[in-house]
Amino acid sequence: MAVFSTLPKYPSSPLPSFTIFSSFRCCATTQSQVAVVNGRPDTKISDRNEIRLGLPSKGRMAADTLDLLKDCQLSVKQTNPRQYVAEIPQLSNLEVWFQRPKDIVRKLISGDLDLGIVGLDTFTEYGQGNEDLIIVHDALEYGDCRLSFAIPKYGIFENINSMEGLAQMPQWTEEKPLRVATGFTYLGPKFMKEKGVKHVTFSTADGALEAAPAMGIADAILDLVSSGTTLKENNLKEIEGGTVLESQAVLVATRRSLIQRKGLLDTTHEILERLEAHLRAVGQFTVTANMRGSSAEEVAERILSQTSLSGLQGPTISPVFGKRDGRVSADYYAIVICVPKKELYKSVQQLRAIGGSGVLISPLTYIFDEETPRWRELLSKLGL
Ligand SMILES: Nc1ncnc2c1ncn2[C@@H]1O[C@H](COP(=O)(O)OP(=O)(O)OP(=O)(O)O)[C@@H](O)[C@H]1O
Ligand SMILES: O=P(O)(O)OC[C@H]1O[C@H](OP(=O)(O)OP(=O)(O)O)[C@H](O)[C@@H]1O
Ligand SMILES: [Mg+2]
Repeated sequence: MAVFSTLPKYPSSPLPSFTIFSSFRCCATTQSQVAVVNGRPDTKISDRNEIRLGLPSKGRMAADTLDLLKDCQLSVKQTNPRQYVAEIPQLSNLEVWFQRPKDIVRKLISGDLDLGIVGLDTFTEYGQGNEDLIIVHDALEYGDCRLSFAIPKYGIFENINSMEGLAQMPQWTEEKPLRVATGFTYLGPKFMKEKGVKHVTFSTADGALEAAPAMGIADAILDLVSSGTTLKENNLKEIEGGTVLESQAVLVATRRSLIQRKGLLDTTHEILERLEAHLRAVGQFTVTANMRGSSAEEVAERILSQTSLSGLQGPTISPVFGKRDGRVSADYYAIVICVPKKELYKSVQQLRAIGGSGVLISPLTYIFDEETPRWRELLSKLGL
């Protein structure tokens, strides 16, 4: 018997769904929950001309989202922090609406937003497999965390280190099931079913779930983990096979809006291009150096013999002209390459080893490729 309840002393969940569900039948129940929570079951898009982008209004995703957009030259202009609507002057006909991440997903489903930026965890939990939802960019490189199952390090769990071990514990029976505290009431039961844990009950709360085992309210928790500090400080541990998903910020949209809303596809293309160009560039430096050589080809040979110096498509090499004995000649060549930040020092060493001097390092702002790979993917997902 899987039972949902709300943990005592905590505010109750906004979802009106925590009645008693029979063992793992919640998937069917949550389907109907979608209809209630997300509303508007019609498939026609709402009658408005503006494109709407939902951004997190609070929490740890809010500031990072605005920073990312700013770095892509898409600064959000908000006249007052308590105002929930704003604009991005570079994108005409677009309204930004600040919402709680879970509401962004709900409002995408209901058609009240067209695009949104949220964590993959929120998207998966509140999207509940809705086929109209599409991930446009799956790796915005912030908000990294994982949704993980955790149990106490002590007591009956001392020697349990895997989901398999947990599922086989004789303690869990119909009368005395494993009690899991989680805010992920869609993904939690789904995951436990997949892992073959038969007797489970779920309780929910809005935060500080890590306290539930020590308070005697739950045996285990399913929550977001980033550094692992909160688990450690509460004497809890993750176990093998216990990660439900790895999450980071994602750009999402609905199929319906992308196909039907005028101008949305072009706006999405522009946002995607800027995001991809910026995110590709942040991991790289531009390196310029001078190298003595007899020809551009000979310098290129030396550079391409080093694994860390091949650049994006290969080195750009130009002659550096000087005057010697009254004659203009090119004894030096200037080379320009892109180098991953992680490999910077190795690259400088390799450059020096092949005669490079005057090595200059500068940050890269954008790398626009011939084509945005995710744009191709999006078009193919839309059947266009
Ligand atoms: N510890 C963390 N480290 C990194 N990212 C996290 C962490 N916790 C959550 N996130 C990511 O940030 C998103 C927003 O989490 P956050 O706790 O800031 O807001 P919230 O859950 O909407 O608000 P609240 O916790 O107040 O209800 C999560 O959905 C997740 O993607
Ligand atoms: O692994 P860590 O780096 O310690 O982070 C994990 C904690 O961060 C989140 O909580 P948050 O800070 O959002 O507080 P909340 O419980 O009030 O939502 C999450 O729910 C964990 O409790
Ligand atoms: Mg939180």
